[in-house]
Amino acid sequence: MLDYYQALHKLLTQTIPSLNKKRVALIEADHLILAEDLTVQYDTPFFSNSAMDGYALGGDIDACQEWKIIHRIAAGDTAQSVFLKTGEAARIFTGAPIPEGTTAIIQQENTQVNDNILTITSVIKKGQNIRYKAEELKKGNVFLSSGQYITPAVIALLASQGYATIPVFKPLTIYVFSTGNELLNPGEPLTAGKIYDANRYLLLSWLKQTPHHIIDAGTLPDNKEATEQALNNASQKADIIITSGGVSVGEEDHVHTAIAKLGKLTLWKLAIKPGKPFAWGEINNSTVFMLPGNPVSTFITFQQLVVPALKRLSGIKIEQCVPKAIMAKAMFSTHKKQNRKEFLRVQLQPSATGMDVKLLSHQGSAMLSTFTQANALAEIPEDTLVHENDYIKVYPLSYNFNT
Ligand SMILES: Nc1nc2c(c(=O)[nH]1)N[C@H]1C(S)=C(S)[C@@H](COP(=O)(O)OP(=O)(O)OC[C@H]3O[C@@H](n4cnc5c(N)ncnc54)[C@H](O)[C@@H]3O)O[C@H]1N2
Ligand code: MOO
Repeated sequence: MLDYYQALHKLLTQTIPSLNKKRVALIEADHLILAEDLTVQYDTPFFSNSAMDGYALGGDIDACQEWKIIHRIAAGDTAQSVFLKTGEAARIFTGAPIPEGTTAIIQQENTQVNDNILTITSVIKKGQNIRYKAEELKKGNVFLSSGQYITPAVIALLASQGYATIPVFKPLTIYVFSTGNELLNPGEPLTAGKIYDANRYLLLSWLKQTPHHIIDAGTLPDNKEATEQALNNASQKADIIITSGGVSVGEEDHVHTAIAKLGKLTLWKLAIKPGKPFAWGEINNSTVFMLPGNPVSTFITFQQLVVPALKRLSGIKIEQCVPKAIMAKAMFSTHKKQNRKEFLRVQLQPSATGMDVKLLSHQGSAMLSTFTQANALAEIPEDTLVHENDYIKVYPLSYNFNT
């Protein structure tokens, strides 16, 4: 059985995005993925300007004790016809273009003005409070590369560069199935032997945070022919199919066997707890992620494996797809070594020295309620005991695709 890291590496390197592009208005681009490298259209700053409300001082500033104020320049003005010589100053405001000949800007709190003559009450250095043309971005350089996830910060930067529309990857179509004769939808009366479907609701609500087209494909019965037919039909339209349940070894588990028969089963079973029967494959041109049915196994394999792979398939750069972990101090110890890498639901709490990790009770793989108190998953390596105060690897839970 593959280890978690081997499986993650395989998923990230072998799920090759094959994406179409489209142009969208900048304001519609949040959560999408940039589809081309973009270059700086305008030097930033576009013109040298003042970082403070104050006075622009001309020429040799060390040679003067006082300056004559000869101009006034506000943001939005041009300073084209203005030139400052030694001993001359201009009243200037934050963001206003500096006149030629400016050596430094003195902020107004450090000045005195009498009869249009300026004296300063602090030391001043050459270049102080000047934001120089192109000091941040130079025209023609690539400033955002293809595969960049578009956050509000990226939108602001694109707006500042005058981009009204941008090239993005087209969203994917994702089908979500549950499997199992025991499943009912909330709202239906609960009867003997049945349970309510939790996994499809988990996956649908989580996937809604992405820009993709999400199709609620309903529940598959524990039936070989019906499973094969539904997966085959879905693969005609879906880029990605996600199922939960029916991937273990029982004779009612038909999902991975259907994929192996009709397509290709690339991976089945990992040395992780929970989530061991996780499977990944393809049918026609659809990538299929098959999650184990226990709700906690569904959650953990989705967060730790499918979200990274989905990011990659969405076109995000590989290094931005790897789940982020921090090291934090365990406030608990474990007493039994596991032969699989274990993911435990924990609470990360700030402490004087960093972050502490508190273990939550009720860790069974059917025990969904623990997730509402958990804000992270702790990774316990195989054949390892955790002792109190050990530093362990912890993955903060996140429901969006940006982190
Ligand atoms: N003989 C063995 N039995 C099992 C093994 C094994 O290795 N040998 N593995 C166990 C592990 S680990 C897991 S995890 C489960 C996974 O099994 P399946 O993926 O086949 O899932 P199901 O059998 O269909 O369901 C398991 C469990 O989860 C409940 N379930 C399923 N779907 C949903 C849903 N949408 N919402 C809420 N709950 C769901 C289902 O009723 C079962 O209780 O197999 C172990 N068995
Ligand atoms: O994935 Mo299973 O029991 O390891 O929950």
